[in-house]
Amino acid sequence: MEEAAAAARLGTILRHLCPPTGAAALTTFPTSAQTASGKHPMEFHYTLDNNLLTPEQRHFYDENGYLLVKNLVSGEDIERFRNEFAKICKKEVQVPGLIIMRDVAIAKSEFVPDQKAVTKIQDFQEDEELFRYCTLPQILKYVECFTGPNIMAMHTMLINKPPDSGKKSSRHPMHQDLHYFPFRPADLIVCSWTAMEQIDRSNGCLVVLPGTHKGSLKQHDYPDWEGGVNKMYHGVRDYNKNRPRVHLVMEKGDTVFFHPLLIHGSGMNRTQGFRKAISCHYASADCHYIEVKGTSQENIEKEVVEIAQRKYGVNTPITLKDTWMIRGRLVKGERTNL
Ligand SMILES: CCCC(=O)SCCNC(=O)CCNC(=O)[C@H](O)C(C)(C)COP(=O)(O)OP(=O)(O)OC[C@H]1O[C@@H](n2cnc3c(N)ncnc32)[C@H](O)[C@@H]1OP(=O)(O)O
Ligand SMILES: Nc1ncnc2c1ncn2[C@@H]1O[C@H](COP(=O)(O)OP(=O)(O)OP(=O)(O)O)[C@@H](O)[C@H]1O
Ligand SMILES: O=C(O)CCC(=O)C(=O)O
Ligand SMILES: [Fe+2]
Ligand SMILES: [Mg+2]
Repeated sequence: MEEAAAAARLGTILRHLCPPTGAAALTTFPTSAQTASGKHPMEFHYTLDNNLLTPEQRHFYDENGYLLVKNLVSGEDIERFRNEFAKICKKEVQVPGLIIMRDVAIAKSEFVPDQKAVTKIQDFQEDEELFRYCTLPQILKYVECFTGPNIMAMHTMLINKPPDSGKKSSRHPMHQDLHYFPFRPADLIVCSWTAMEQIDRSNGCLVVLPGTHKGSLKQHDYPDWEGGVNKMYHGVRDYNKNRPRVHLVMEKGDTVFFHPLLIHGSGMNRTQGFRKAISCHYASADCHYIEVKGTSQENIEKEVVEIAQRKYGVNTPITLKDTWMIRGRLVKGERTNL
């Protein structure tokens, strides 16, 4: 059983994290802690303890599948990421392996070498300046609570949500990031997503369905949107539209950590500014790759492999796994499996 295996892995990692001699020694999984009142012991299923998360934060993540941390990345760092992004858009720096995506509404229009043409960049693992985001100690300290000590940065993005063209294509449909990942267990994967400016409903904040990380991976397809949908922006085919939606209003530097099964998306950008966020998906290096043939992930494998073959100029058969093995970078501990 996947859950049992995940629990066993977390148990193993936990023992590494907290050797029995340590002050914070914990020996079993799920772990226990006292509530603030000290009365009720709580069991946690989705996080490890490295003396960073409070019992309240661990409880919140267990219940909701995300955790918002205020003011985690400094204004200076964000400024540096902005500058590097601008340089990339102006083609002042070339980054091997980088994917530059333009909004579907302008994808076929004439190219403008400016960030106004770019919706997001992906796979910046070879850009030293942007990749610094993925190695920030204060982020990794949180990440370790979800992944354990062997940490791989698997997927990197800087999202530059453009002002909506009027076609609503600036929206990101509701989805689960696990749809894109051929590795498991899901509980040892976490996304960190940092607001590079004030982000709210006006410029298209993240929208989450709390608690959906407890469900399974759903079938994803292109949504049936009249104004067009960006390449690979698959959405969950059916989800409960009556579930409460939470809009994550964030200030510059605030960071949300979320589970790869959490259903989330982002709204339209109704402002004239380009809404920026930087993110990295981390996984425990102890995760293992899975075969996605015959599963709901087969459709995304086909698209990713087609793009990768074009990008790397190969026509030999490659798999979704290959594309991730190439992109993943160790940021802490040991590269064991991934
Ligand atoms: C946790 C993970 C969550 C996610 O990753 S969600 C989103 C995943 N998104 C991605 O992986 C990014 C996918 N995008 C890409 O790979 C590239 O932008 C893409 C689509 C291959 C285009 O890149 P290039 O080939 O360099 O661009 P190009 O200007 O030469 O265009 C080639 C053909 O693609 C089309 N295109 C470009 N951007 C698009 C877009 N945003 N949506 C839909 N179609 C798009 C473009 O019109 C062109 O088509 P045609 O060949 O003229 O028919
Ligand atoms: N009609 C719809 N069908 C399916 N998904 C939608 C629909 N409208 C919005 N969404 C999705 O819900 C999320 C929020 O989008 P939306 O554009 O409605 O913004 P919002 O944050 O709800 O803002 P507001 O409600 O203030 O307009 C996005 O993931 C979006 O793709
Ligand atoms: O920044 C956003 O709008 C959300 C992006 C996202 O969820 C994704 O690319 O997987
Ligand atoms: Fe996502
Ligand atoms: Mg709405």
